[in-house]
Amino acid sequence: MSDYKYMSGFGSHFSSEDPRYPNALPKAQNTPQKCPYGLYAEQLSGTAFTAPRKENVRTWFYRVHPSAKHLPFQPYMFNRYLTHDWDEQIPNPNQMRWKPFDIPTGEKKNFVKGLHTICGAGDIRCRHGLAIHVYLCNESMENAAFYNSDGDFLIVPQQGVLDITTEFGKIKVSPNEICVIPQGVRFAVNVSGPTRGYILEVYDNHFQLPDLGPIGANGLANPRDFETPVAWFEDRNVNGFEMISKYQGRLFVAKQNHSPFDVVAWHGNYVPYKYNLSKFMVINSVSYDHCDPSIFTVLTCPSLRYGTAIADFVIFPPRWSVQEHTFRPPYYHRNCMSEFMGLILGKYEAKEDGFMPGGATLHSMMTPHGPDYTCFETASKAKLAPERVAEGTQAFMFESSLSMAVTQWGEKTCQKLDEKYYECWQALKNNFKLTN
Ligand SMILES: O=C(O)Cc1cc(O)ccc1O
Ligand SMILES: [Fe+2]
Repeated sequence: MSDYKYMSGFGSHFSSEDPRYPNALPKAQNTPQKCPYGLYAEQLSGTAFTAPRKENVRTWFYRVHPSAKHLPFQPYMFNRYLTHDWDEQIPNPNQMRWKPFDIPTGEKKNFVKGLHTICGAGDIRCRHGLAIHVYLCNESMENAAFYNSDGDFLIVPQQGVLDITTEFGKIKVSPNEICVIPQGVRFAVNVSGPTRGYILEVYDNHFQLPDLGPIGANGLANPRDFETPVAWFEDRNVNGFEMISKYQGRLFVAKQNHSPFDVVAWHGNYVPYKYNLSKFMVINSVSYDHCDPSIFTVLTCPSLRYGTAIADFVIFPPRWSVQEHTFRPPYYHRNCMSEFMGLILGKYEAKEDGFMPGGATLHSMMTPHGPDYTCFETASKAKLAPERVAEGTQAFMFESSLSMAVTQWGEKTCQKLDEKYYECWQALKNNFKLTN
């Protein structure tokens, strides 16, 4: 359990002061001539100044140094596998499955050095698209911080706890929890041991809770279960603190002589947050048939096309399965969306073999997929009774309306692509009978 304190809510307007410095937030205005305790006021905008009020997000920081105090950015040369070049490989429409990605053992790598892009689509400069990365690391970031100028990160830890210091305060995120670090927010990741997880990066928009329609006012991921850190700061001079920025898909580093985690107080509605996936209120069919997996949407990044996401973050949580006269596992299908899946814990119901925690699958646009032979045979003969499914497991999907390309690292360099994946469907029999 985490020892850090959080504030509960999603989309709320929060105010927080480091308790060591009461009244650090200016009263009744944002930019007083002199801020309390001699702090600097700085705004972080997450939407255009002119965005409609219901979407408008920004935060006011009251900090020891303004962020502008740094030396010029230079290219950062310590990561070869973070990319937004979607033309590295020729397109590959095959069903793809990756064995668990290797966490470095001998070599020391921190979160930033350990970022590897698997697939993505879109144009980073036009702020349209997404990228899917894995982080594979074993070392904390020392006197270094990172921010993404290109979009938001939704981070899904699979192995190892992420102890994240942000400008807003500290967040601890364990496997089966997720966190969102919005565009521009500076953070540093501490780890203890081998650490692995997945990242969904979106360029277009911030993540939102899905509309609930006839479900009503409650359910799925409830707003009160999202947690935002409380203000924490350090006033620390550091010779050569590294501020690393992902900007237009490339990494740059600027040196500065102070810790950027020097925000004594802040207020606003543009914030990082975490969410424990075990709090998801699962809604599903209690009569017959298999619901589409959108019923398990935790967060969505909408596109301009109504109801169609740049990316949805969907989970497959432990639940009761009760449908009558129904083939209960996922159906066979072809989708006009791309489906990237990862596994945090246990096994995934449609494929008990081969898809392992820390691995992944990609079923691209219109690529047919569904239950493997064993799953089909078992589930079509099973005696149907109320049953717990997915107990002790957690699979998830990043589902996108964009057609994603796999990177060279994803298809070749990582050497984790399972060439035999297609075999899991080959034993499916012709069960056709002339009479029923
Ligand atoms: O392909 C998958 O395993 C994900 C998925 C799950 C489900 O229950 C229905 C459709 C679907 O794409
Ligand atoms: Fe699917």
